[in-house]
Order: sequence, then C-alpha cells, then structure tokens
Amino acid sequence: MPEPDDEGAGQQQPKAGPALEGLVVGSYCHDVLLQGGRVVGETLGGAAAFVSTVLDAASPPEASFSVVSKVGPDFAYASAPAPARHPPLLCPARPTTSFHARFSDAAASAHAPDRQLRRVHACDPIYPDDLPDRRFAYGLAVGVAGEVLPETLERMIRLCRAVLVDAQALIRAFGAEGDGSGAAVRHVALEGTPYARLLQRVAFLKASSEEAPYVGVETARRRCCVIVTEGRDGCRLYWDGGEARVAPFPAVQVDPTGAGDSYLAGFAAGLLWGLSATDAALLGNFFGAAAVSQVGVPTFHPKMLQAVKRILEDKAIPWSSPCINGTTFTFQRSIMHDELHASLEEAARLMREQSPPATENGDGILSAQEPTSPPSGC
Ligand SMILES: Nc1ncnc2c1ncn2[C@@H]1O[C@H](COP(=O)(O)OP(=O)(O)OP(=O)(O)O)[C@@H](O)[C@H]1O
Ligand SMILES: O[C@H]1[C@H](O)[C@@H](O)[C@H](O)[C@@H](O)[C@H]1O
Repeated sequence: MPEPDDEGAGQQQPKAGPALEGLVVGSYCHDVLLQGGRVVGETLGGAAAFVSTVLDAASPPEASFSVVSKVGPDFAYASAPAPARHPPLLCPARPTTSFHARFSDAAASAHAPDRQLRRVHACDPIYPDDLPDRRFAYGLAVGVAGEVLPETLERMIRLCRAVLVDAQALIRAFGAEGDGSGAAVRHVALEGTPYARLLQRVAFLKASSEEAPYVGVETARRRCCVIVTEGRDGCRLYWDGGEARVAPFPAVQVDPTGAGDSYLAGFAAGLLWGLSATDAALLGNFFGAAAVSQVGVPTFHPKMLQAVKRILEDKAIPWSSPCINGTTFTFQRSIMHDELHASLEEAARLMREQSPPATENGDGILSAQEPTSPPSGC
C-alpha cells in the first residue's frame, strides 16, 4: 500500500489528525428522478451524502471523518442529517450541482445502465486548498460532476494514509448544455485522463460494471485493488495476483441511486473494523442493498444498526485494521467470511422487515413509495 507522500521538501508538514479520522471529498447535489416524462422524486444526492450517512451509521466508535463538499445558495437540504452533521462549503456565485436521472420503464439488468443522467448545474470544483491541512487515516474521493480535480486527488493522496476512489469521480465527461436540459453524462477512458498517473498511489478504485471497461481493470489492478460492483449480483475484487467474488444480499430495489456510494462507504467501514478487503466487501454489499431499498439517502433502523455493530464487534479484529493503521492490506477472504455473510443476512432480513412494504415489480423505481416532496429551502 502506498505511504502518504511528504508535502514537498522544505514545506511545513501538515499535523496529524485524530487516529482514525477520514476525509470525504465530493459535493452534495440535488437529484431529480424522472420516469415516463414526469418527476417522481426530488432528493438530496451526491456520493458525499450517501457516504456520510453510511459512515456515520457503520464506522467503529473510534472513527470520525470530515467532509469537503460544495453547494450553492440554492442548496435545499442543509437540514438533512448528512449536510447538517457535515456542512458543505458555500459557493455564493454558483448553483448547487444537480442531476436529472431519467429511468426507463423497462427493467434494468444487473449490468446495463438503469438510468440516463444529465447534469443540469455544476457547482465549483473542490480545490486542493479547500482540504483541511492535516493528516488523515483514510480518504474517500467521491465526486459526481468532475469536482475532484486531479490536483485535489493528489493532495488527498499526500494527506491520507490510504485513499479509496470512486471511478465516477475520475471518468465522467459532460456533453454540451445547449437546450437547457443539461449536459449528458458520458464516460472517458481513465488511461487518457490526468488521474491515471495517480492510480499507483491509490489503495482501492471502485467502479460499477458499466464503468469498468473505461477503467481498464487488467491495467488498473496492477496499480491498486479494483472493485467492480455488479448491482444485484454483488461485486468482484481484483488485485495484483488474485481476485474474489463477494455474494450480494437480497433487496427489493425501489431506487438504485447511491448504491455504489453506499457500497464504498460500507466497504471503508469494514476496513476500519479491521476486516480484510474481501470481507469488508460484504459490508459494502450490505449497504449497497440497503441503499437500493429506499429512495434517496437511506435511513437505518437503530435496531438493525445495533445488530450490524454487534456482528462486527464479534467478528472484526479490534485495532488491527491493517489498511488504515499500517502499510499493507489483506485482500483474501478470511475463514469467517461465510459466517459473516450469514450474520449480515440476518441483519438484512431485519432491515427488509423494517422498511415500508415494497411492490416487487422488477427494478422499477419508486414502486413502493409516493414521490418525495421537494424539501423546504435552507
Ligand atoms: N438490486 C440489488 N439488490 C441487492 N444489492 C444491490 C442491488 N443493486 C445494487 N446492490 C448492491 O450495491 C452495490 C452497488 O450497486 P451498483 O453496482 O448498481 O452500483 P452503481 O451502478 O455504482 O450504483 P449508483 O451509480 O446508482 O450509485 C452492488 O455491488 C450490490 O452490493
Ligand atoms: O446522487 C447521485 C449519486 O451520488 C450517484 O452515485 C451519482 O452517480 C449521481 O450522479 C448523483 O446524482
């Protein structure tokens, strides 16, 4: 695993933060969900919102994190739990990043895009100087609209002992805005971006199966561990010299938005609990399944969270988190992998019982819920 770099000869070193402090970088956004030409939901979005929610819920008690996110004066969710606990930086001159997600009526497959995204507004990028000047145990680069600049990722790598990156932060490109309906979101090959040279200093790179071809798994796995999420099929991990498939948890999908974000945060929390990467991926799958069962940023029943924490206290290796505290990772599944899956399956059952009843109609969004009403302004 890469060691954090020195800030540069002659420069003052950033001071150390709390032992298990993380740094989450990426902007909150407004998500508008459309189906059949009409708006069926308006929610808080942005990977940072999903990630903060899952980290708040699933991290060990010793762990904490800071969020660097930007929004405009129109930001509508300042009092929602994630932004209220981790307030964004305000950019007075730019609107909040916003996306329109157009869902098709046809059921999506595990590997095909289930929605067409358009970026309607883009807030300011996050610059290296926006990051706090201290060392962190780990960092999560979770941009949605190109806001994590290459130089910002580079500074994260310098500040954080281990950096986990969502490929969507690196490979999204945006078409022309033209007619007011926003810019189509497409992907570019990671190898042709300025981020590619940083990969060997990244610990984990997560991509969805739709993004994986743009990441180039075979090349990337020689530089860092690559995780490919496969929707309802779970995920696969690829590292230099090995790979593993990790089984999913059953879920009734009502809104796929944020599954990947919640996965990454669950995975990071698993590492913080001292799990190997393949075992931590179980926690990723668990929170990915939780995210798709609800519209927008999920909420978790306290009983379910207690059950998960009890399982982790029981199974995890306290304070031996090799990735966050040390210099190497353990990738392979441990002997208690299947047992951990079975215990989390029980907690997932609790979660399904405590969710509002959902109509099982394939992968259609919002089948279980009334459209969420737009929140009041901040
Ligand atoms: N229908 C489902 N049932 C169970 N688990 C799911 C389902 N969909 C997603 N997941 C879980 O969430 C993880 C991430 O999902 P997915 O691969 O769809 O990410 P994504 O396409 O990046 O999502 P998004 O862009 O919507 O955040 C999967 O690896 C899986 O663990
Ligand atoms: O809120 C969502 C979420 O963060 C998704 O991961 C991202 O793909 C979308 O662009 C965003 O609108």
